[in-house]
Amino acid sequence: MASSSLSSIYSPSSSFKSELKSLHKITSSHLGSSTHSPNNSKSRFTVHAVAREVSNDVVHKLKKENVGLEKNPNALWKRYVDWLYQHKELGLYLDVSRVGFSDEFIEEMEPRLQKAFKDMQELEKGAIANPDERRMVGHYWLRSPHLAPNSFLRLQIENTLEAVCHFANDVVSGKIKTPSGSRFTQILSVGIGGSALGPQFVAEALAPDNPPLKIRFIDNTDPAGIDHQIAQLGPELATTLVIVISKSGGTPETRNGLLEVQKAFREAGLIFSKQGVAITQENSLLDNTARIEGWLARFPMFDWVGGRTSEMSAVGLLPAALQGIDIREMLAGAASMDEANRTTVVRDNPAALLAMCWYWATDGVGSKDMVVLPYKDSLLLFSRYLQQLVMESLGKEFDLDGNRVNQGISVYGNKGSTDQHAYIQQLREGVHNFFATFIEVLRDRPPGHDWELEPGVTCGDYLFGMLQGTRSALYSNDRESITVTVQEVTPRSVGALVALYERAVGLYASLVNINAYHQPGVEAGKKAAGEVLALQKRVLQVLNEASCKEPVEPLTLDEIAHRCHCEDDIEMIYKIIAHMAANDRALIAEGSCGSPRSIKVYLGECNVDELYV
Ligand SMILES: O=P(O)(O)OC[C@H]1O[C@H](O)[C@H](O)[C@@H](O)[C@@H]1O
Repeated sequence: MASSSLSSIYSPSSSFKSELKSLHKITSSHLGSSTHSPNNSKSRFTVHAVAREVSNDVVHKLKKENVGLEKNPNALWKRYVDWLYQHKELGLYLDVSRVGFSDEFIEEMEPRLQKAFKDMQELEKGAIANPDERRMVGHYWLRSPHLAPNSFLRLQIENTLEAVCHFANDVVSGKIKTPSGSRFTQILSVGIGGSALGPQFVAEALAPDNPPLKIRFIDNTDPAGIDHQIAQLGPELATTLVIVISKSGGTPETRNGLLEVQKAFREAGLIFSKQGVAITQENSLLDNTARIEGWLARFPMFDWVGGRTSEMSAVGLLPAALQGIDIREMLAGAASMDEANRTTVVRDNPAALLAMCWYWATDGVGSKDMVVLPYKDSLLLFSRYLQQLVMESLGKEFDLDGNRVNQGISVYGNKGSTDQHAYIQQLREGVHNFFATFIEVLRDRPPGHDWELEPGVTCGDYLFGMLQGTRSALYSNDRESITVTVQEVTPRSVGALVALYERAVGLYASLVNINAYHQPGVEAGKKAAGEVLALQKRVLQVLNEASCKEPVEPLTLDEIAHRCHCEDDIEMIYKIIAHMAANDRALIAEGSCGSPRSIKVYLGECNVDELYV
């Protein structure tokens, strides 16, 4: 769609072009030598680091050359028309005209995007695209089972979808009832991360005003938050279907949520297993628990579907179907978008356009944040959903060659025009550390429901005007933006949006040479949490031993740390004791003597905390 006149607007001076070519030569020569010197890891590391610097340098140079963004209205209109991506069947448009990439950049990125397309083709054929966990990556097969690499996987996908639809229909129709013979009226989803964010986004986006079952979420191990959800259910706990979602089946927060809910069921005189559903990998701890306890239903998750890309698996489909959302439409929208993203013509590939824009805007190193601004209340949680999809996929310390790259793109945002009254001031005039992504929804209200709140103007016109005004105001101050437009928020358009961003993340990961499908950093946090709890047990033991002495033996923090053999953890020991004291915890363990006794814990010379033991 670009014409030669466009390249004249963006073509840098000829001297820069020759410089670009020499930079390119340096990159390719380095890359060439590095691939043939596997043993010489240091030089390989250095070479790659240099190559990455050089390629980023190319982006910087192109940007330096490309001072300021195009402001001529005619040229901008031409750029808009030339670059507008339209998926007619989905009614989805992608406008990248307000991102200032140049023709040279496009040229520079073409071979890299072609490689990304090849990586994606191999991934969809069943390659081990998650090398660190030696797994396939199969979320695209969930909406196109015929693409699965073998009939076993295809049948697993098809059978699970059938089982989800069948079960949801039986619950909604009342064929499956609660133990007391009533219909189920509520869903309580217990899960975290990818086992919550997709279902939460879709519920907010698509749940009807009066769904057959209303959903609420426990997505944290916060006792007060859990109490709040259970209190809000009240007597409706008796007609609540509890869906416990955990791919691994062992996530502590989810396990705690389950135990807390089961306690609430016991206290209400209800039988949890008759109202419990598990969605997890077969033979996981959760799956075996549900099987042994005879829960109402169990649905499988597959190791080749990541948590953050599981919305089109039972994780997202079952909660959505129970709310009366057309999940086959959601799958169809995703499949259509997937098909559109299989072209190797960059300009016709919306996911590739997004990935290319992200690379330009963030220099391929995450130098700017992605601000996500849906101008539609129902898409409020899209940015939270994208935070995990983008940041847990791209936020990686090492690339596939072992180079330390600390990659990623930070994502934040809520909705417009609301956010214009919060932080748009900084976006417009403050630190220039972001690019915006507007999500535009053309249909303001269902047909026949609109009215003019002033002559010729509706409420939706204001929303439209605010989006366009913000886009213009940012651009006039050289703030770049992307706009994704859908006709309305439907299962099909939501499925398409999910698929668009899943694919863009995958392509971008290829561009920056990282594994988008594992999450090693999360394990570190989980391990550290386990160590805190283990230390807490040791502190308890020491305090209880001291409390059994006559008279009670006062202890200093140093002594406690010494007796725990953890002198280096004195600060954590203080925090553990302070947290327990704040919760009036009688620090009692097995073998303690008599009723709770107070013990003085000296926090240094001057402070004294009275603790109950
Ligand atoms: O679904 P689960 O196995 O319980 O995992 C829930 C979440 O745990 C971790 O935070 C992972 O990094 C996420 O990708 C995952 O979605």
